[in-house]
Amino acid sequence: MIPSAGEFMAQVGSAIAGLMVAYAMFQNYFPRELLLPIKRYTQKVVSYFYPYLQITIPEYQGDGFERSKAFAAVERYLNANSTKQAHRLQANVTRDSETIVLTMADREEVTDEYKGIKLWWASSLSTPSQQSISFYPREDEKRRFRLTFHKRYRDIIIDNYLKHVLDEGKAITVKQRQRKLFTNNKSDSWHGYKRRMWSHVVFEHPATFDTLAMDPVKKKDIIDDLTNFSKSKDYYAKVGKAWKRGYLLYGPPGTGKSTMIASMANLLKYDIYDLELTAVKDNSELRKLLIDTSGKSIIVIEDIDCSLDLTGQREKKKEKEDEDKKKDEEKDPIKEKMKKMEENKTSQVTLSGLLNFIDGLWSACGSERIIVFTTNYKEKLDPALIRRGRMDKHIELSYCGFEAFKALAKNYLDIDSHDLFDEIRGLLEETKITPADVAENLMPKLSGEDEESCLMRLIKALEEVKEEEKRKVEEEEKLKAEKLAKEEEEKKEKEKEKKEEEEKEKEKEKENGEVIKGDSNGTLENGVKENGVAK
Ligand SMILES: Nc1ncnc2c1ncn2[C@@H]1O[C@H](COP(=O)(O)OP(=O)(O)OP(=O)(O)O)[C@@H](O)[C@H]1O
Ligand SMILES: [Mg+2]
Repeated sequence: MIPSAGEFMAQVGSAIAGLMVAYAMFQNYFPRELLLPIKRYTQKVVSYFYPYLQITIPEYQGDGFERSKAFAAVERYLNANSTKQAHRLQANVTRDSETIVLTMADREEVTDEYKGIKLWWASSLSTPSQQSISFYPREDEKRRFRLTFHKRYRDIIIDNYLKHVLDEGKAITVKQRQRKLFTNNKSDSWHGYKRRMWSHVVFEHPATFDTLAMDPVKKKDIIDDLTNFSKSKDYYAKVGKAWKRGYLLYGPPGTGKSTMIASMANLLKYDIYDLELTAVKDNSELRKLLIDTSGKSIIVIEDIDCSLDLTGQREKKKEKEDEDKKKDEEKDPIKEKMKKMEENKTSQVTLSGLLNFIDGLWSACGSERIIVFTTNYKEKLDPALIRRGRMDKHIELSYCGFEAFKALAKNYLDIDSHDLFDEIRGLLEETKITPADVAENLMPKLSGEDEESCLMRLIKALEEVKEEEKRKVEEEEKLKAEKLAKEEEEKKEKEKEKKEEEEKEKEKEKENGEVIKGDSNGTLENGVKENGVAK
């Protein structure tokens, strides 16, 4: 069998290595003065016959247990670019995912070309010379990739080609990796040998922007914004900004805020860190948690208005409540103690702590991150939190409009139009219904249920909502009228009471006036009498 170019070179290489050993023995017995010129000469001869350089990339480096990132990147790169040439392939399951990666089998060789330069990649496997028992499979088999190229291209290969391979490999890894959904652990479990700040599960949410129902113009704007962000590494570096972007999603419950976050992650292929602020004790814990997040991720804080006292109004309300409570607690030491215990339990993360991470000096730790806050009540949030730079884009997710309905109908029933659409359009304009409710009604409940009955169910639901809203409005008006009538009555009552009071006052005054008058006469009479008696 004719050996391939790489095999041939490997054979030449090992022959030269043999010669070197012989030479090492030989130089022990040879006069030192003659060694130097011979050495120079041999090197020239060797490089004349073997003008190639070899670079090896082992799977594990040094004593580290971690698989070399360079090896993984090369593996992915070769898998994508060159495995078509290989005759023997090997299937590997990556450690943190369940995807199968095909790589060339051991001692297989492929060629690659870079700017017209031909290169050879070979994979090799070395088994240990002596038998050993080991927990780690890697100790038994040491895999490596070997790159061979003409030494004339040394600079371009080392400076450019290797970087290109690593970058491409990393990009492929990101594209293929299984994405994760993280959630923060309580700080009690941060210590010990199993310490972990974040726990994760595989992120498999099926929502995408295609299935998200909202105004198409608005949707396109968001998609453009996101893709532009993910490609703007150089731009952010140029303008001196940390590579991150903040989104605020607000709107009533069931309008698709969480669904949008999942769609964002699926669009950009990012991980999600779902940060539960109430489980974070204080600002320093928050900082540690956020530093521990990786790049290419979305950090989510849902229902920010409920998680913390980050809202202006609440702060004031709380102060007032505290004042009231203080008065009671001064008298009751047990209550005071209970309150202290309660305080220790709840989160002490402050607005400034959060802002410092989003926008302060700490924000530059890690890059390519999106921070998303969601809330049902935007107006409740402190303006400092949502100013541009912190929350760069504010997205309102609202009740279902006709465009959103059309997207849902396409998604759930696979229809673009129907005779009932006009009726639905009219009803949607008059009612406030969430996309979640529309989706629920559109979903076929029985197998084989046709679109018409689904649409009819939606119409019925919409009419019910309309009726309900009408009833509510009427009830509110009735209550208002009752309240007004009551107020009017009370007013009248008060006026009546006031009048009666005034009349009573007047009568009293009148009586008093007569008494005073009578009294003065009496005294006078008495005085006369007394005087008379005295006289
Ligand atoms: N715009 C939408 N497009 C498609 N589906 C939607 C949309 N809005 C809601 N849904 C559906 O309704 C359900 C609830 O939506 P979601 O959890 O995203 O609401 P939310 O705005 O996060 O609500 P909350 O404020 O209560 O957290 C989802 O399962 C989703 O299928
Ligand atoms: Mg939600």
